[in-house]
Amino acid sequence: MPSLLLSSPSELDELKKLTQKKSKKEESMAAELYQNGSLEDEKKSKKKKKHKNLDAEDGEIDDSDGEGSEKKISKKKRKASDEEGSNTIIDAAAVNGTALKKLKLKKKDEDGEVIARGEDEGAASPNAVSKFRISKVLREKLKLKGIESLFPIQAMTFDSVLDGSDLVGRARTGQGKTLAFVLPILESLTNGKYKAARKTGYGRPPSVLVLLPTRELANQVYADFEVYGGAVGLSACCLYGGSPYRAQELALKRGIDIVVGTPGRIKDHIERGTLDLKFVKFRILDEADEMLNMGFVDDVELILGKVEDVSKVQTLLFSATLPDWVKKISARFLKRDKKTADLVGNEKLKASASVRHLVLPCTRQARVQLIPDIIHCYSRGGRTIIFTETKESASELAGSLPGSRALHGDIVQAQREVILAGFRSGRFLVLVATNVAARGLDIQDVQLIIQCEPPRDVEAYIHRSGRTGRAGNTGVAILLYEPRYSYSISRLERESGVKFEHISPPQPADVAESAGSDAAKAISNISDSVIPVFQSQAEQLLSSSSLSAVDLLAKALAKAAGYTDIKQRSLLSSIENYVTLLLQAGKTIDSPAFAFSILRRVLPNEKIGGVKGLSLTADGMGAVFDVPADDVNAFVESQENANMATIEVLKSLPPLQGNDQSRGGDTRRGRFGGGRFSGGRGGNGNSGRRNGGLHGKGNGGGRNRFNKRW
Ligand SMILES: Nc1ncnc2c1ncn2[C@@H]1O[C@H](COP(=O)(O)OP(=O)(O)OP(=O)(O)O)[C@@H](O)[C@H]1O
Repeated sequence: MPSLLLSSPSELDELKKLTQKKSKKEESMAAELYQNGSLEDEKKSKKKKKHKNLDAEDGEIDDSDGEGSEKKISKKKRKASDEEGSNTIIDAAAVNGTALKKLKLKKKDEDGEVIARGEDEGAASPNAVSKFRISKVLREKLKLKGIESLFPIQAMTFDSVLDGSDLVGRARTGQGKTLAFVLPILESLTNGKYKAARKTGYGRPPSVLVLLPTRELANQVYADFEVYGGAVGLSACCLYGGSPYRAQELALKRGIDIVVGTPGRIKDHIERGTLDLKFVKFRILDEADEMLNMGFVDDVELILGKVEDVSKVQTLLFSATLPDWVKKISARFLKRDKKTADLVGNEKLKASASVRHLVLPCTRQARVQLIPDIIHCYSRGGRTIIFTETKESASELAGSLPGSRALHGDIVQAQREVILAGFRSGRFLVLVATNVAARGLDIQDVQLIIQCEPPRDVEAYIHRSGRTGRAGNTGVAILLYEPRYSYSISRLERESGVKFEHISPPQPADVAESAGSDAAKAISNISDSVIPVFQSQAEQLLSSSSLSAVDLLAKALAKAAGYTDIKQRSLLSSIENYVTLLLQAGKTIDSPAFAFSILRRVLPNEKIGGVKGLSLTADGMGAVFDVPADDVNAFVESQENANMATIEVLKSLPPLQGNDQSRGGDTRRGRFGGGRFSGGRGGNGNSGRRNGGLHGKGNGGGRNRFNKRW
């Protein structure tokens, strides 16, 4: 059971409604004073908290205890708990225990108690930052970043983490899981439970350890700790491979509060004796499923085991994907009374709900021509990330897409950082990456994700597509697939709960529409000062050309948009200079052989030889196939000699037999096989290749296995 079923982009609103309902019901609860951001009453309120029980509508949440004590849970919740130890599931209705009290406090204090100016409007929201035990300095930092309310996963987990629980948190991509651990950890260290116990002074060992799977993500999370931790006087450092040891060692020697990093380098520091994890109070596995994957789990286990007393450490696991095997393996690191906040749960849709998920047939050979047009039509002028399966194809593709850069594991670290910084700053708008960029990266204005082939596991799909549509924004994710491997789309659809929209490749009209309007805008923005300089050339062009002024302007727009020629494109494979035709015979066409026999009656053999990818329509009344653009007229005109048969150019693809994704599984693997799409050589190698992964649960392998590929 998910603790909260939220799937629409308006998840926040949903949560608000729920918590508002609760506010009324629980208005009479004892107020917990928490004034003006200080936690001076923390101890007192903790005592009161010991008696706090929130009666949730669908279950009783006992939020009363700190570490180790038993939880009271309803039968329903108990059943779920029993499967994984005495685990408490945090319910949406339990969100904001503190917030509710703060609301009450606000009423009491209307006559003069200090409430920071500007927080009043925010206070209208049940998840307003001001309603949580977040100190003033952090509230101000958050406000500077435009954050006035907590997102659902943050609101649901804040009290539990601050009050000392181990926790597993899952929310879809882009929903703020990073701050869900950053904020309560900082409060806990500076105002809460660990304030007195944490080490301070020169040479202090870290109190917080955050493990992440990639260097880029480690840097990003480190940046958050630097900003927010810096505000409350805590220092952070980032330890990852590919960068010099010296600066890292110096930072550790001086003493540090928060260590963020990747397992390999952290293990190195432990072995060199430069990192002491004995006194860690918080251990966090971000992208927990990846961290517990085969490639990392041994290192992770070794690193987490370096704490002196596990009973005194809080362990937090977060990810947008938590397959069942993770729950089992993570039990090794979590206390039995851990809490779980799962905003995905058993909901069908596991991927981001604010992303449009599209699929498009495209042979490998057609990619390079197709991708620029996809970007024109779908990126809305924002950033695009293209995912390839291998480092080689990332470099190759970036080499053929002007204005793009590649990011993968073979690029030296310093260069990787320059590339990512350039993409973040908008110096270039297209990044071609391997899975190094699949998880966690939060980059503004990424409007479009293109995946060059179906990833080997559903988690990769969820994380890659989740690089767009973040923090309440929308985005588009387009998955390209070899026509002959359409069955892998069905698998992803089933496992991710996404209902893919099947689209046709952008055609000249689509390209003209988007590229042309961009070019028109660009032209309108050009200063009038250019007119006198170019006027005589323009007049000369107009007088010497047989074209009208509008036609010439159209050509100028095309040139400005980077087009000198627009080719037609197959709807079946996206190959350029192929056109997709529909043959109908006024009766059922029940086999490709029958379709070919009709064509043979009216066309010479050399034309028939050019037919590719012949497929029957789902209604059984037609056959679609590609022919070279130069042969289109011959095919269309041939129908004059064909008794009852018609041949027409298709604008969009009708449903095809065996291609119904919703039914799951393409039974006609051979349809595009037999070399019909000779250009589709090599394919994606994904044919039916379930990853089998570690732990036998399709987790997508791990660093050891895939490091070479990324
Ligand atoms: N309460 C908030 N209000 C507004 N924006 C927020 C809030 N919390 C986080 N954000 C922003 O939301 C974006 C996504 O956050 P974050 O990267 O933590 O998501 P995530 O859930 O960890 O995603 P992923 O699963 O992809 O790692 C960030 O830009 C972050 O600054």
